[in-house]
Amino acid sequence: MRLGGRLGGAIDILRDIENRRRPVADALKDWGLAHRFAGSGDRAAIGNIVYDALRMRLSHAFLMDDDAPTALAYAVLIRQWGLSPEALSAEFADDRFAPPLLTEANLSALSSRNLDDAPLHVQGDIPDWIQPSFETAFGEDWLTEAKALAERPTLDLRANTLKASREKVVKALDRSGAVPAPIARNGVRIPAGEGASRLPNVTAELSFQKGWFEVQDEGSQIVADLVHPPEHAQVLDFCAGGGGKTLAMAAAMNNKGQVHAYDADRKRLAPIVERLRRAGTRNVQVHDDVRQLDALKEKLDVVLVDAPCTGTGTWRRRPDTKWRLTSRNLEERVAQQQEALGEASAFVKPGGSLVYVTCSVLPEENERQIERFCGEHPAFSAEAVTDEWNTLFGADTPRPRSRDGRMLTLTPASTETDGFFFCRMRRASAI
Ligand SMILES: C[S@@+](CC[C@H](N)C(=O)[O-])C[C@H]1O[C@@H](n2cnc3c(N)ncnc32)[C@H](O)[C@@H]1O
Repeated sequence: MRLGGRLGGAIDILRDIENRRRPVADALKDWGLAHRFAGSGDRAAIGNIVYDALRMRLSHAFLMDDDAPTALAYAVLIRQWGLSPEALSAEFADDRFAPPLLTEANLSALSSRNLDDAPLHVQGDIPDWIQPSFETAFGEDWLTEAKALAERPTLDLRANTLKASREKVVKALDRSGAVPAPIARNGVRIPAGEGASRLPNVTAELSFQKGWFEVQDEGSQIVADLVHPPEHAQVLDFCAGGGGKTLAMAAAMNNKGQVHAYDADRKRLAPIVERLRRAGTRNVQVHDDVRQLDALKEKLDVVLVDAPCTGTGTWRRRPDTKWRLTSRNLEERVAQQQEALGEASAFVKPGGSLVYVTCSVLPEENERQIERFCGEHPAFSAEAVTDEWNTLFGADTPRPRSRDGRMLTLTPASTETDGFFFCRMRRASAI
């Protein structure tokens, strides 16, 4: 396909997402099924246009004075891919699959408008109602943080040290441009690429089938690493989901001790079994019924609550969720987080620790939850993790955001990762 056909395909998909309010991955998949002639390069280019358009939807619409899918998709090629309107007109002149050219109104807006004149939430490409939360979270840096959440993400992997070293994984994937990740000890990073460039399908690699690595954002690896249970510890991953952090902790414990993986949703938990097998993990017990945990009450050294959240920290990867999020969703997640924290805390032994993690950057889901939980449970108090950070990652690595060294927020702007929150609370020892 030529660029015109790819742009047309991206516009159709953006329209589908807008009209039917459906997840971007579903819309892309359906388009692929209905256009089987499109090659993998075409699909990658179309996917890039769609994702880039959604990441910067508000600023594109402002500069085009138009929020229709055609204007957004053109804005990607002009603002993000560096093509000029004139070059696009010339390219599309003899391409019968190309979409209509930009209107005079679009062209005139593009040449006369300046993003500095736009409202701040438009400059940062975030929903207006969420701006106050960003201001609270990041102070005067909030716009920089919001803009970084609208960039393309890297593809991050975690070398599974039960089967391969990071060096071995980097070597196996050197054709893909893999390099050691900047912070996480076992992280491997494949750069985001520009324009139509396609990220490699790493899960098709033999080294993946052999269990040498997992696909996991570096931020997720860092927070799993910061849990840092001693090798022989008894750990509960209370919101284990598909097991991303369970696998990382189990490998860090060198297949020793015991990680109990539980999730209230059996369907989310199901993939963990195959992932544990591929990774060669032998220190994990999977529980799909909360009653199976009864015997563990007040017994565990470490309990991790990787809580359900709005996912604002993952907006680079799932930009469609940025525009679907409502204040009601946020309230629902906050209530679920309180419930999960309360339930999980019952398993922490005196002197043990309760670790709270989200992939959100909003204070309502992070600092406020810790303050509230510790207020209601005076036996628990947040601990500083600065020394642990230095020991694990070195003192000269990029720093997460933190006001007190106890509650950490990783962000694309500060640590070049997805947004993640981490806090460890220690339960007082019995007297
Ligand atoms: C952020 S996801 C977990 C991701 C996973 N830890 C990983 O690293 O791949 C949050 C999970 O919490 C689960 N969950 C929500 N409320 C829960 C509760 N009260 N008890 C246990 N699990 C819960 C959800 O089903 C969801 O799978």
